[in-house]
Amino acid sequence: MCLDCRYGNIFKTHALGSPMVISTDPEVNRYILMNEAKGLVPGYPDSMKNILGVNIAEVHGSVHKRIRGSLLSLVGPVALRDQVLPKIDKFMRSFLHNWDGKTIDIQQKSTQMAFFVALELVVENEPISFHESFEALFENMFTGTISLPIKFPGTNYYKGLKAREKVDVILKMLLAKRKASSVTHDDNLQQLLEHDSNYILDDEEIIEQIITILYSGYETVSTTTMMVVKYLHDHPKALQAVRDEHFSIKQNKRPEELITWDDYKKMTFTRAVILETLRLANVVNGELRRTVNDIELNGFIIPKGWRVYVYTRESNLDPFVYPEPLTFNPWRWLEKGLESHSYNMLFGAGSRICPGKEQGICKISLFLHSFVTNYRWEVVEGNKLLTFPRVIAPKGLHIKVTKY
Ligand code: HEM
Repeated sequence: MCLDCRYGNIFKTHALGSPMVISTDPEVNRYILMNEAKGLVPGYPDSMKNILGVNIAEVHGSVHKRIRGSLLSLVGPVALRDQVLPKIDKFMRSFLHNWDGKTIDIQQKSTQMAFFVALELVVENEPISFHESFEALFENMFTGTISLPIKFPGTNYYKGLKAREKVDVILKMLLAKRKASSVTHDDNLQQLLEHDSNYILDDEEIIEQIITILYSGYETVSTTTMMVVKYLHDHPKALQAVRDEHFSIKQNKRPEELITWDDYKKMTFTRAVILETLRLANVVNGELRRTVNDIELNGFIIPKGWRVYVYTRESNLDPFVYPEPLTFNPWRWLEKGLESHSYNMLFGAGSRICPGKEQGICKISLFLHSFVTNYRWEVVEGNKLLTFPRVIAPKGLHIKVTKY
């Protein structure tokens, strides 16, 4: 990457087809995320835009408010508390029920978990064949969004565009089936189709919402789950503390009794482990914005049409906020105020702050509830793990699972 000028923690370069300013300064980063109204709108790459369509990142102002409001009513904390949480627990119990004695690739399992649980919440009770064919298409779509936008048969981008066309066909058929039926469902699609809901969306917007939900909670939840499993394996004291927390919740319940909101709220150390994992193994290195008019930032003018990369990875390792920043220390998050510290932008900030934060943390927590109370595990030798620029185990992360 060519850096042709540099002012402290702000650099200028050229990337994704336009001049780009990169900021690693937490104050400036927060300012950018808090000030979309000044003309700093999301500026994600063309491959993402072209495959995902007119999704939430592509709308601003009042349209963004309406689309975000609708999303929050589906994936936000109130829906989680009142409707979604027991469904997640039910899913995790069944997903994890027969792992005893197996060597599994936890990267692959976490990916399936994140996708299937999200799909079940969006459209319940569809046959397994539907889930599997949708999963394959979705994987192509996802890979296309993080590829160079070269539209040529055989490229990942091309496959992503084709997969998106097929996903559209499937979702349109599903919508037509639901509209023609009098059976009601307890899922996101039913809520999106209800005309007495606060947010009336047309069919195109409903399809975008479904894709947004599936896409946003995919790599974020799956990779974090994989990394939590890895960190807990490597830190037995933390694993013991997580186990104690989950057994103390479990011992007060009958085996078939599902986790409640109150139980989930007691999982404070588990939450700390998830936040510490996100801090050290960043699934999201930062946010991309583009200027829709000239903007003054830290005394400099950024012209209209430039991109701005809010690079938050560095502030996650700030030794003043996180002493011994490279050490995995979940206990630090039990300190009051750290989660709400202004330098903590693990879930973004401002009007785009992640609406699925609580749902994402809950999915990982309930996965762990079933996992640590039923199994112990050993990481098989020889797995390679990369944490930059993406968190990925290129050949999988294999673990040997036995009954606890
Ligand atoms: C560990 C889990 C997760 C992490 C680390 C995470 C992180 C983030 C971050 C950093 C942003 C800000 C993006 C920006 O400002 O451009 C964001 C936005 C978003 N997230 Fe999440 N996320 C997670 C889980 C989820 C889940 C489970 C869902 C949905 C069920 C979700 C839905 C969204 C949506 C729709 C946005 C866009 C909001 C907007 O533009 O108004 N996320 N997330």
